[in-house]
Amino acid sequence: MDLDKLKEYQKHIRNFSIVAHIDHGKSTIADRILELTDTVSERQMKNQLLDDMPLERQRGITIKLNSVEVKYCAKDGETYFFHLIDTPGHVDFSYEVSRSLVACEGALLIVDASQGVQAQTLANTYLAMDSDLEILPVINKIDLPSADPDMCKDEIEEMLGLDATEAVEVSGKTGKGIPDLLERIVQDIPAPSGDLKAPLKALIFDSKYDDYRGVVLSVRIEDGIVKPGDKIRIMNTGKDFEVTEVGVSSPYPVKKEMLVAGDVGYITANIKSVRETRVGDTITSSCNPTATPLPGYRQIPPMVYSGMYPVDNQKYDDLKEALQKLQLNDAALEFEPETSQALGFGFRCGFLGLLHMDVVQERLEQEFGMQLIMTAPSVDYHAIMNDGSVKLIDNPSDLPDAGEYQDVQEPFVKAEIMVPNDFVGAVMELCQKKHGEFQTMDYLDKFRVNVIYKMPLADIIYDFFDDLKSFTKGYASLDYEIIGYRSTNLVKIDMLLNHEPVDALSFIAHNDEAQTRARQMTSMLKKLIPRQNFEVDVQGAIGAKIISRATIKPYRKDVTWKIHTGDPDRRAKLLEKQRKGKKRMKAIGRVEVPQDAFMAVLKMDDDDIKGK
Ligand SMILES: Nc1nc2c(ncn2[C@@H]2O[C@H](COP(=O)(O)OP(=O)(O)OP(=O)(O)O)[C@@H](O)[C@H]2O)c(=O)[nH]1
Repeated sequence: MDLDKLKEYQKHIRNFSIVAHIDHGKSTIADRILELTDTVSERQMKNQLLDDMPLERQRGITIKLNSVEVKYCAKDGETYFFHLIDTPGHVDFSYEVSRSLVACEGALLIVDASQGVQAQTLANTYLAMDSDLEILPVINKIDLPSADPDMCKDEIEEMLGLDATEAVEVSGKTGKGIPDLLERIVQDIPAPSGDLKAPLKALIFDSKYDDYRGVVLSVRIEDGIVKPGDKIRIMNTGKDFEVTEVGVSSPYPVKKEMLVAGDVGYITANIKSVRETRVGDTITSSCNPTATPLPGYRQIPPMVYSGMYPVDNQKYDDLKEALQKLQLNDAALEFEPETSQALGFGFRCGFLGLLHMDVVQERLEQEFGMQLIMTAPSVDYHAIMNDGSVKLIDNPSDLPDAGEYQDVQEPFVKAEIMVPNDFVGAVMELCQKKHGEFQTMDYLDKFRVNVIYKMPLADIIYDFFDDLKSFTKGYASLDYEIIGYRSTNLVKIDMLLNHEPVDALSFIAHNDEAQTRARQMTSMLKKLIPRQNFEVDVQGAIGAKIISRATIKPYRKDVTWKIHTGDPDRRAKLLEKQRKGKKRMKAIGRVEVPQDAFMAVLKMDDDDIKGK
């Protein structure tokens, strides 16, 4: 092995992430870079190429970080190896961003020229600064008539404290400015330093499960070299494996002879069990291990919890395996077994937000073929028990009976909302409605204001984001952080079907709204639960006190009544459709309850807003 050659190669590596506020154009710029460097052929090129997960393509958003190697022949005549990591913009996935930043020396900070600096631009810049990255500001969408690159530069300087005089102006859509951007990446982003002769030290920053190759680890090599045949050790578990393949994504897997200090690529090593590695772990050489592992990642605590149950109780083990495999690729997902009287055996899962929860549910259904019933999401409450101890309540049905605890507290956040002047009134109205307490309001420039509220996390999580968008015609952006727990006079409301409490339908609400919400929930359940062939009583209760009630009249639905007897095909199809629809139902006692009913708590909030 020629060390000088490897050192020369190392000098030609540029590792960088692309970060931005949601929709400012990261994936589009990544596409243009792939195109201009002939990384993908014209035939292979499709929009947002790095968003390769079916769900990302359906939703048009980036969910997962994605790394790719790009070879760029620069004006100085040398070939450079870019390891580019595209990251998600949505606040729920900022954990993906922070993970990818640790693998890089630089970050392209993309700012939409017509929108300027937004909440996630700020949040992501701080993450990049925390990782000591060289930040290269890039102003995108300069083709738009409303683009104002000078305003953007001022904002970048004033709000982010970065020098924007040299910011690159580009259009991801037309490709204008992208050649300059490539040159600037070579000049401004430092090459990695790392000791090629030291023992192997590599950080696992992502991983996924592949049916054929086992676990595929995305790694950043800090020191040393790794190649097929090497014996490696996962430092945190102490397990040893033999490397079967190393390579890079380009964006399709391309095998390499070796990965060296400074490289970003993948390793496979016949790792079959998903329990054997974790994102954030350090890999070293089994024969010549390094003394200390890399710092790894801080585990981010979930913000929302929901119960996840297989529709078919026999599928519990399949769900467990699917969750384990998914967790490999989604380190922020947490789960533990849970039993519900109503729904049977399932899992209590923790998510970073509702979008994250949706994504996990859809991935389990699409990628693992699971059929699931999810309960309404809940935040993590604190019950202060009579003896002073604190009980964590991530499932409303676990809240003890009144009398056993002194107080229930809920998580509060500091919410920062950036909004044009004209919408300040609308934002305040919305925040007030969501139990917000006004803190301060700072003028960012002549046109925009940063409004700060303290409010319950539960109110932010459910549908605040969508409401904020509709109240401000999409102009507001939001960032929030948890600041602690507070007492807010909360009570648990149980829902009863035929006088039996259904644990999976319990929810926690503010006392002053309890009655209204119980009534709404009761009428919602009346609407959602199909008529059965016997009468069903629906009731809402606080402890033994019934606060709302409704009755579902008996009725036997015959889906085939419209069809003449001579049309057996159509009849069979309709019956099949009815049977499929039923799959997403759970029999509780004798009552068939559809998935929608378990999410009705969320819908209640929607109606609340619409009915205002
Ligand atoms: N006019 C114009 N539109 C652009 C440009 N770049 C991106 N867009 C559009 O902006 C939208 C968002 O682009 P994406 O590349 O998906 O943005 P993103 O930042 O990757 O989004 P997330 O990953 O979901 O945060 C898409 O509809 C793009 O077509 C540009 O330079 N000009």
